Amino acid sequence: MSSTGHATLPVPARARRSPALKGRVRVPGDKSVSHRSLIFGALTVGETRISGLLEGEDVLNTAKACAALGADVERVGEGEWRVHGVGVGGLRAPDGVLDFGNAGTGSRLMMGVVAGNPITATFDGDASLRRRPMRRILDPLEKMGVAVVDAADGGRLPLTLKGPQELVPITYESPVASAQIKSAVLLAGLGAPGETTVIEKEASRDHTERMLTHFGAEVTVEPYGEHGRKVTLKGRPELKPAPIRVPADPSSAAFPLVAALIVPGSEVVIEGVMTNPLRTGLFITLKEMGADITFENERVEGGESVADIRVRASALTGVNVPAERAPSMIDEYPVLAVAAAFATGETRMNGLSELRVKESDRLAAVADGLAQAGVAYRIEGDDLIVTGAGAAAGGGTVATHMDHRIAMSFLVMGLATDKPLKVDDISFIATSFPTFLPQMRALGALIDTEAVAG
Ligand SMILES: O=C(O)C1=C[C@@H](OP(=O)(O)O)[C@@H](O)[C@H](O)C1
Ligand SMILES: C=C(OP(=O)(O)O)C(=O)O
Repeated sequence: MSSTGHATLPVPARARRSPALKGRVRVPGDKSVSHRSLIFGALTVGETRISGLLEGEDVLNTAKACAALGADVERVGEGEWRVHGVGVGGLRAPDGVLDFGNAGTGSRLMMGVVAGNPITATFDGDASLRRRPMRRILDPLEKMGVAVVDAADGGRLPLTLKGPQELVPITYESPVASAQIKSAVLLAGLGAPGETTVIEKEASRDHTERMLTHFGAEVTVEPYGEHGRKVTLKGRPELKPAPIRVPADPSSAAFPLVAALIVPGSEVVIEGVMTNPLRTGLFITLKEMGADITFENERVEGGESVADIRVRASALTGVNVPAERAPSMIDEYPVLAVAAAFATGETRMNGLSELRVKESDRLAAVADGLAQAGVAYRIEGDDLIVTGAGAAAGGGTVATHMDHRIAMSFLVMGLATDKPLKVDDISFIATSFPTFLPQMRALGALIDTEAVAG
């Protein structure tokens, strides 16, 4: 994929009603931890070894950006990477544009990284990323002294940042619960003297805080209000190389998990899935719906809790999903909507405004997909209400809008619809779950990519 979208034609696919899914699967490494492993590795002095890295396009673009900024990044085997860092404040100006493709996380975190260095860099991405809001990152970075040399309308990509000689540490209260905003400010804060603090009213995923500590920075985390946190980082640490083992991505595990729940007779085990409590909102919600999910062999790997998740096809009931749960399952709503369609009764998902600014407007994309599959739903403000009928007709074609999670969610749905369900383009699945098709097929999923046009 190039900075303007597809290098290749769209790849349509069709999912068909499948026999019971059976088997064990290990989905690829967590995307959030993978981006951060490369970034922190680049900010240490010495060599960081990473195993289980997600080799999806989003993360590969972060690897390229780290290399363009002076780190030595080398793939030494499947999921095995070595990063020789340049140290906090040691980045060099890149020769060309940093192209992050489809990745919000890669682009936004690297803006924070660049901010802490007196260099100028230009950030770009594909048509989806160019539509996404970047002001939420530029606002705090400008407060720290970063210059926005150039940007498209509304502070969007392509944009050029210049880091100051002397960054100002700030206390920033984030207007939205976003790990990307929090991480960008903390990464910038590495280059500032004194303490940089981020306050969030709802706790978002905490991989940056955990990994900062793992790499030797001083970070304190305090509760803030009922659901929030206050994170404080002491600037200008010397980060030390530390090995990273990336656990399997719960956001990718969500697809075989929901597939096994809705395809009658299924029983699947998903191995080594990260169960960090700030990522498990989907599992909690599905259990509330009556899903037969058990966590086996619970352990700690590389500083994160992980478990093998056993899931059996289940009769589901609609539930009310509280808005404050959103940060812990923000990427899982599309596939939860699929599970909700096969439940009995209404599932109400509250407070989904952030879904409108992901790779696509996910609220609109999910609604259109449900309509294509003959599922009843309504949108009230920022809430999505799906009326489950225990079954779905299928038969339509879902527009994926350059969004991997829309593509995977509706392919999962088609495994249990009465008629096949098509999606117009699966190429973006490679951004986060490049082995989705073979791994789903190995469990018995009937998904075809040929002869589906028209
Ligand atoms: O920090 C991260 O790794 C991520 C944070 C979330 O985005 P927001 O920070 O915009 O909520 C999430 O949607 C994204 O897939 C990964
Ligand atoms: C929102 C997502 O990622 P990003 O923001 O990194 O593009 C996602 O993976 O669902």
